[in-house]
Amino acid sequence: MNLLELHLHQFRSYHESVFRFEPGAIHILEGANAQGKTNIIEAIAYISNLRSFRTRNLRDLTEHGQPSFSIDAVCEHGGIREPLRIHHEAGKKKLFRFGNPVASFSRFVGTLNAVLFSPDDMMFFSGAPVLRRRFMDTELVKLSQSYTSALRTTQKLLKNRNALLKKKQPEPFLLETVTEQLVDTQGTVIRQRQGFVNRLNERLREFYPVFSGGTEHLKIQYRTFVDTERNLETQMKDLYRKTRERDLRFSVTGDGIHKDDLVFLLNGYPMSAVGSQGQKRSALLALKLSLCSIIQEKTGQYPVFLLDDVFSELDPVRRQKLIDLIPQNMQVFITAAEPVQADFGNRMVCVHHIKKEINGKDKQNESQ
Ligand SMILES: Nc1ncnc2c1ncn2[C@@H]1O[C@H](COP(=O)(O)OP(=O)(O)OP(=O)(O)O)[C@@H](O)[C@H]1O
Repeated sequence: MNLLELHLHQFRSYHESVFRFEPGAIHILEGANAQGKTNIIEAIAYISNLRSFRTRNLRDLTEHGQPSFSIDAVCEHGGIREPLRIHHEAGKKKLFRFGNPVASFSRFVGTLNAVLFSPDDMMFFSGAPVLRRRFMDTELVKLSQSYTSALRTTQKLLKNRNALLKKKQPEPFLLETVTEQLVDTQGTVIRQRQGFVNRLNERLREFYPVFSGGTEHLKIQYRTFVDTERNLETQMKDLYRKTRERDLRFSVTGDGIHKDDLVFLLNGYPMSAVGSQGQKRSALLALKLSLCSIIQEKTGQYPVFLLDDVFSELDPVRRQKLIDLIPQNMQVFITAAEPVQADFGNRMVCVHHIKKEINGKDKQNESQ
C-alpha cells in the first residue's frame, strides 16, 4: 500500500499544499522545529484511522481562522489507485472514496492503512488501560469487519444494560435479554483480541531481540474478565448471574471487555514498572514493526509506516537496526529536525524540506 499524493487544504499550518510521494520509498520530512512535519504525519494517520493522535477536538486540525479543512489523498493498493477525501465543516465530517460519498466510518477507515510511531506513545505502557484497548480496537477495526460490528454492538448493549441498571425496578426479562446478547458479542471481541495478541507475540519474539541484543524478551499478556482458555460463553453467563445483584446496587456493569487491558512483560516483569526509557522505545518500535508484519500477512500488503521524531532519541546502533528491519517494499515517512545519518542500503530515499511559509501561502515542498 502506498500514499501517492496528499493535498492539504486549511489543515493545521497548511493553507493549500500538495505533496507527491514515490511508492515503496523512504520519505524523510526534514525541517527545523514547528515547521509542519508532524502535521503531515497527522494528516496521513487521520486518513487511516479517522482520528487524530494529538487531539480529540477537530477544530484544532482546522487552520486558525478558517471554517473548514479537507484532506485529499491518492493511495495505491493492489495496483489500484484510489482517491480518498475527508472534508470537515461545521462539526460534520464527510468522507469520499473515488469521489463518491461514504456513509459509514467502517467503509472508509483503513482504506489507507498507516502504522504510527510517535514520541507521545511513550505513555503507552504506564498510561490508563484505555490507551491499550484503543490500540487493539484501532488496529482490529481496520482488519476485521466482524470485529467492528461486534465491538459497536457490545458498546451499545453495555449502554443499554447500564441504563436498565439505573432504573429503580428494571424489567428482569429485559435485563436477561440484553445480558445474553452481551455474552454473544463479547465472545467475538475477546477471541479476536486474544488472536491478535498471540500473533503480536509471535512477531515480537523475532523483532524485540534485535533491539535488545538478544538478552531480553518481551511478551504481551491479554487481560480480560474471563479465562480465554475455557469456554467463554459459559463463564460469562455464570459470572453475570453471580454479579447481577452487585451491578444492580452500583447501577453499572462491573465486568466486561470495557475493562480489558494488555500487560507488557519484560523478562517476566511489567514494562511499566521496570522498563527504562530506551527499553520502552525499543519495545514500541518492535510492537509497531510486528503490527506492520501482521497487516501484511492479513491483507497481502504492508501499511504505510509513519515514524515521527524517532531518530532524535535512538542511539546510532538502534537507529541502524530499525532501518535494517524495515521491509523492502514498505513506504515509510520519517520526520527529522536534522539530516539523518544512517545507511539506507539500496532503498530509494526522498528528502522533503519542510518549511512554514510566513505569508500564509505555502509553496510546494522541495524534494530531492
Ligand atoms: N490549527 C492550526 N492552524 C495554524 N497553525 C497551526 C495549527 N495547529 C498547529 N499549527 C502550527 O503548526 C506548527 C507545528 O507543526 P508540527 O507539529 O508539524 O511541527 P514539527 O515540524 O513537527 O515540529 P517539531 O520538530 O518541533 O516537532 C506550529 O507552527 C503551530 O503553530
